[in-house]
Amino acid sequence: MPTPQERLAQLRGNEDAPASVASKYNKRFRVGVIGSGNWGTAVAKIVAENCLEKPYLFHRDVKMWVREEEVSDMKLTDIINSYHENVKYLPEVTLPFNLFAEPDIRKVADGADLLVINLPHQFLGSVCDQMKGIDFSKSSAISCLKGINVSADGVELLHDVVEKKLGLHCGVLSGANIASEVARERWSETTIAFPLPSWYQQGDADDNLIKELFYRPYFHVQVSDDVCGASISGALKNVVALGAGLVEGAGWGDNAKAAVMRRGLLEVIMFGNVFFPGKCRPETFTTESAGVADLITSCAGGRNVKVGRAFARTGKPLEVIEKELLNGQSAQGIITGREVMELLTATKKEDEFPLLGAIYDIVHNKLHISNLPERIAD
Ligand SMILES: NC(=O)C1=CN([C@@H]2O[C@H](COP(=O)(O)OP(=O)(O)OC[C@H]3O[C@@H](n4cnc5c(N)ncnc54)[C@H](O)[C@@H]3O)[C@@H](O)[C@H]2O)C=CC1
Ligand SMILES: O=C(CO)COP(=O)(O)O
Repeated sequence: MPTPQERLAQLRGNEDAPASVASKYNKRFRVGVIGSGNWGTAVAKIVAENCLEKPYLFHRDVKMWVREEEVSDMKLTDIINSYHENVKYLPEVTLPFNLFAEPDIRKVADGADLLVINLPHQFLGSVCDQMKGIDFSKSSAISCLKGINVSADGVELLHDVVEKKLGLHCGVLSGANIASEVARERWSETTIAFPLPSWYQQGDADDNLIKELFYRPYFHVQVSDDVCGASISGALKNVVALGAGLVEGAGWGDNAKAAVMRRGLLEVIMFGNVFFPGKCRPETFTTESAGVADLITSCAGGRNVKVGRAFARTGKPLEVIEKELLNGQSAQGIITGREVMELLTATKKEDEFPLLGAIYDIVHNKLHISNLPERIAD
C-alpha cells in the first residue's frame, strides 16, 4: 500500500517531463471533449486519464460537453459530476475525477487547444453551428466520428466538415474499438491520423502529442498519415456490419457472414478509389486497426450487427429496432447506408457496389435476403 505522500504524488501525476517530450512543446494544452455518448464518454475517460498523468503536457481538468437530459429527475450532467459515471450511455464505468460534465458547449470549446469531437455524425452540423464564432485559429481537433456527409454537392469526410464549418484543424481517430471494451480497459488498438496544420510552428501540437493524449497501456495507438482511408473504413464498415447482422439473423452460418465481410471490405476499398481517387493509402484498409480490424470487431459485437440481426428476425423498421435495443445510442450504419445509396444513385454507380445496394434493398425495399448471394456473386 502506498504512503499518503506516495499516493498524493500518484494523483498529482509526474510534473517532470520525460526527456522524449521535454521542451518539445511551447505550452500545456487544454483539452475539451465534445460529445458524451457511449464512445464519447469512453474516449473522454482515456484523455482525462492522460491529462491527469501528464501535467507537463496537458491541463489536468477536462470538460466534456453533455447534451443535457434528465434521468430519474436528475440532470445527466449532475449525475456524472456527482457519481463519476455516465449512467445513461456508459453505465458501470467509473470516470476520472478530473473529467467534468458541462451542458454549455461554448464553455468547453472556448479556450480549448485540443478538442476531441465524438458524437453520432447526423448531429455534427448542428453541433458545429453551436460553436460558430469561437476563435479556433490556433486550436486543433480530433474527430472520433464514423460517418460521411452526403449532400447535393457530393460526399465529404467529417474532419473536412469540421474544418470548413469552424476553421478548426482536424485529424481523425478510428479503430477496432467497441466502446464498452475500451472503457473496461480491455486491450485495443486504434489508428490516429493528424496532419500538421498550415499554421504549424515548432512547439505546436503534432501527431506525437496527439498520441500522448490517447495512448494508454490498454489502448495502443498506431499513427498514420492517411486521414482519408481511416475515415472511409470507419464509416462504411457500419453498413457492412448491418449486412453481417442480416445474415446472422436469417440463421445463416459463419461462412455467409465471412462472405459479407469479404465483399464488404472490397467495396470499402473501392469506395475510397472511386470517390476519393489518389487520397487513401490502400494498405490502410488491410494493415491498420481502422481498416479490416474494425470491420471484424464491428461485425462481431457492434451495435449495427445487433440491429441488422433484429431486422432479419422481426422485420421491424430499423429506427424502431434502434430505439428498442440501444437506449438512446445510435447505429450509424442506418444513416450511412442511406447516404451511400443516395450518392451511388446520384452518380449512377449502384452496379459497382452490389453488397451496399443489396443491404439497402433488404432493409428498405423488401428485397428478400435469399437474393443476397446472387446479388453479390463475382
Ligand atoms: N460506441 C462505440 O462502440 C463506438 C462508436 N464510434 C463512433 O463514435 C461516434 C459517437 O458515438 P457514441 O459516442 O457511441 O454515441 P451514441 O451512439 O452513444 O449516441 C448518444 C449520444 O448522442 C447524443 N445526441 C442525441 N441527440 C442529439 C442531438 N440532437 N444533438 C447532439 N447530440 C445528440 C446524446 O446526447 C449522446 O451523447 C459515432 O460516429 C460512432 O460511429 C466509434 C467507435 C466505437
Ligand atoms: O465502431 C465501432 C467499433 O470499432 C462500434 O461499432 P457499432 O457502432 O456498430 O457499435
